Amino acid sequence: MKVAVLGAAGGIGQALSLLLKTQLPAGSELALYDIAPVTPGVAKDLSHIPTQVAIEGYGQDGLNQALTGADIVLIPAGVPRKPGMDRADLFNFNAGIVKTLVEAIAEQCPKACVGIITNPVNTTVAIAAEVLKKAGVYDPKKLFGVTTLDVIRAEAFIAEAKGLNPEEVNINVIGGHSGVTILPLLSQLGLDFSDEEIAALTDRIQNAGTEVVEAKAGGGSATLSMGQAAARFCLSLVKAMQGEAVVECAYVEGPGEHTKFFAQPVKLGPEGVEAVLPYGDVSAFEQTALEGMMDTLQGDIQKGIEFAG
Ligand SMILES: NC(=O)c1ccc[n+]([C@@H]2O[C@H](COP(=O)([O-])OP(=O)(O)OC[C@H]3O[C@@H](n4cnc5c(N)ncnc54)[C@H](O)[C@@H]3O)[C@@H](O)[C@H]2O)c1
Ligand SMILES: O=C(O)C[C@H](O)C(=O)O
Repeated sequence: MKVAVLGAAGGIGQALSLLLKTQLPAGSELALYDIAPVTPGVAKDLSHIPTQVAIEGYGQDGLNQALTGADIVLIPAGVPRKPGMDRADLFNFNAGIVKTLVEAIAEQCPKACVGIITNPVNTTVAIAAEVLKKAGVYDPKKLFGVTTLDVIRAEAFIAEAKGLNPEEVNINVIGGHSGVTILPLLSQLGLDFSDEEIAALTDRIQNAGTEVVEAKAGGGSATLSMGQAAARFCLSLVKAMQGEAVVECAYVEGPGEHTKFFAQPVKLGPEGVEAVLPYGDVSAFEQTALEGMMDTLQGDIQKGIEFAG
């Protein structure tokens, strides 16, 4: 199993690479690529951790080498938000970065599973799909927007509110990855919430990214929790590729019941998406929120299609 991380020297990239170096199965390979000159040094640093995961760092000219033979490619390359910005404000910086990196994936490892972390995820996944389509190698089963951070935040906040063990909370978070497009299905948990609690928890989960951006006060956005979220997603994918049935929520091209790309539970398998699963019953509050997100999500997706089309 070879995993490539593009943007590996950044805040997310370094945390993610550390977790993968220590948690990928023995015999795996980890390829770190970033345009930052420090990248080979990050790989050297991690190589001193005694695990059976081989690690190699690639600078500016090493993208093709990093991608050769990759089974999974994770992309946290790009610019993070500062206070006052929306994720959509990152489009002008990050759309071109994702397009260039996915063009290289289409050439070097067209059969790899690709997890897009770079914001705005609602749009960058659509860009990636168009690029792969143009190259004639698009397989919707292998392209994911990584929305696992919304899931782990929901687990943390619900456990905190209800005095539960966060490791025992499992929740579907559906839609997309920005503001109103993030919808945690709290009604499915069988927990006793008041209407006020539901509204407050939903709002906190939807705006948790902004909570971190403001707390970091210009120093970036979530990196450590995102590293953990991306590692969880990647390790689930690795398990699934090795034959174990695993379900994670992710932003994928599914049956198109709502929008072309939509986050919902996905059964992962050896080829990536094995089945996009129904997200189950929703409450009246959630149904209203679902309907309310559609224009935003649709607009975000269209922007990506037009950019890369
Ligand atoms: N999906 C999510 O839930 C989620 C969560 C947090 C952050 N993000 C997004 O992830 C991205 C990265 O965030 P970060 O905090 O790690 O930022 P960062 O600035 O710490 O790191 C980004 C890295 O990308 C590298 N980079 C830039 N252009 C590149 C290119 N063309 N090829 C390879 N590497 C390149 C930079 O050199 C840098 O090392 C941002 O767009 C952020 O909004 C997404
Ligand atoms: O909020 C951001 O800009 C980063 C990320 O999407 C997050 O949810 O933390």
